[in-house]
Amino acid sequence: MDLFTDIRASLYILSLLIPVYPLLGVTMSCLQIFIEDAKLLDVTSESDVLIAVFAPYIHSVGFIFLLRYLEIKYGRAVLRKDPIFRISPRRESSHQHPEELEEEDEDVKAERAAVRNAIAAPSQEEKSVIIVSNLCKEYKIKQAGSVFKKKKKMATKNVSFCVKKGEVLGLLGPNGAGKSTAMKMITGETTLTAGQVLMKRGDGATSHLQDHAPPFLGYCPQEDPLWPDLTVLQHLQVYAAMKGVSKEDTAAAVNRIVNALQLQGYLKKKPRKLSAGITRKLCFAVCMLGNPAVLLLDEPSTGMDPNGQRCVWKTLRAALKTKESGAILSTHYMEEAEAVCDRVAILVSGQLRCIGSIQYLKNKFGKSYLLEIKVKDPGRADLLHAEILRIFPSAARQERFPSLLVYKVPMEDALPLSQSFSKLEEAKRNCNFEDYSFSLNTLAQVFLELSREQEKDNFDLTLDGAFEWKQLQQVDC
Ligand SMILES: Nc1ncnc2c1ncn2[C@@H]1O[C@H](COP(=O)(O)OP(=O)(O)OP(=O)(O)O)[C@@H](O)[C@H]1O
Repeated sequence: MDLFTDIRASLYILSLLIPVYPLLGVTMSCLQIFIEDAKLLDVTSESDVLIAVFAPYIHSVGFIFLLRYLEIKYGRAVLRKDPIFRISPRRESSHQHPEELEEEDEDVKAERAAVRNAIAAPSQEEKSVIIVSNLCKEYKIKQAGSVFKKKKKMATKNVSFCVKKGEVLGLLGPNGAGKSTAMKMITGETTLTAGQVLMKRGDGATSHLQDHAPPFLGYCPQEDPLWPDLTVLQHLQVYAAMKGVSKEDTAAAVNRIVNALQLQGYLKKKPRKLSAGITRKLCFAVCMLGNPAVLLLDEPSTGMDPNGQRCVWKTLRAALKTKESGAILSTHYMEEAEAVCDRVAILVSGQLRCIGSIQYLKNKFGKSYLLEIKVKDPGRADLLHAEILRIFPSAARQERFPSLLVYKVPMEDALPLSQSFSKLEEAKRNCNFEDYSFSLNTLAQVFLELSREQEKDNFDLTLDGAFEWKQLQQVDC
């Protein structure tokens, strides 16, 4: 009995600290009041029940003061709007009207301003087929070394751009830069964490993303959206029907795209019998059916041979001739970007790093020449390296493969060009290398340069303990 009384006393003391105890206390006390041998146990009284009932009120006052004290001490904002339930405003809403990021390039800022104008002034909006404003996507990913802890990752950060009628906007960026995520948000396949997407419908009206499955949209996703049991021809017929092509027009529409992409020999085949390149051609073909006003192409020509790629480029450019539609093309092929795109946007670590015409980007980042040397005898590469440094003292080695050396040569080091070429010819004779090219910065160089920023970001994350990643060895002279 003594032991029981001691436990009860301890529980009472605990009840001052544990908010769930009063409920338990009331139950126990009621039990003890109403059971027959309550007197025998001699452990409860009505006053105990009263204390148990009022304890929550005492708790709430105590805890409110404690919470206030902790908020003041640790600097968290005191929630004035909701002091009782203390539900924070949704975190996403902080992205709804994000500020410009501090270190954005001029062209990115200008594009952001153009997007703001296009949304604010309907006459400007008319000229665009796609307007993407402050697109944000946040994923929660498992933190390394913890089963429960999740880490937030921004796949796209405040990305804004617009695509004008008749324009192909190239979306470039290293793997994981956020291109597919951006595409998926534009189509509505992935929900937006924040931002806004407006698209021009075929009938001239502007549609919000919420109006899903629009026939005015031609989307070629990275993963092939094909049925294993339908033939190529059946795919084209089904998609034509889905895109609203009338029965009478279907044959002509299918014929046109089949001829343009040289798919005649594959019409009766099922996807599993097709090569990767032909499968991608079919995906591109179904996306082009029905003359969509908005084209979203996520690496459409991956795996195609050069002839197939050219067919895709020609078909795409022909579709935009009327200047009523526009396209976003995500690609890893610089040649494709140069051949098809009117402007290029480069994403790095989810952020729009630069946007403009290819020539603009080359001029912007092209403060140097690119020297590529094909080496005959890899054993003499060090000798050759010393010779290159003698000719161009500020040259920086970018990449080193057994038979290829790549250098970035600052412009001032290489002028006049006539002298540079004669020195290179002399080095070619002395060091016996096979061939060389000396050119202005290419789009590939611009791309590689910007990709290094993402490698650095990933490296920083590794230091943070989040990712396993090995930094590529960067060789500088
Ligand atoms: N469902 C998901 N859950 C968590 N993280 C994701 C998810 N989808 C994408 N990510 C992350 O978002 C980032 C952007 O991925 P995304 O696929 O958009 O890149 P990408 O530029 O299209 O790459 P690639 O060129 O390889 O196609 C990556 O770091 C990726 O790991």
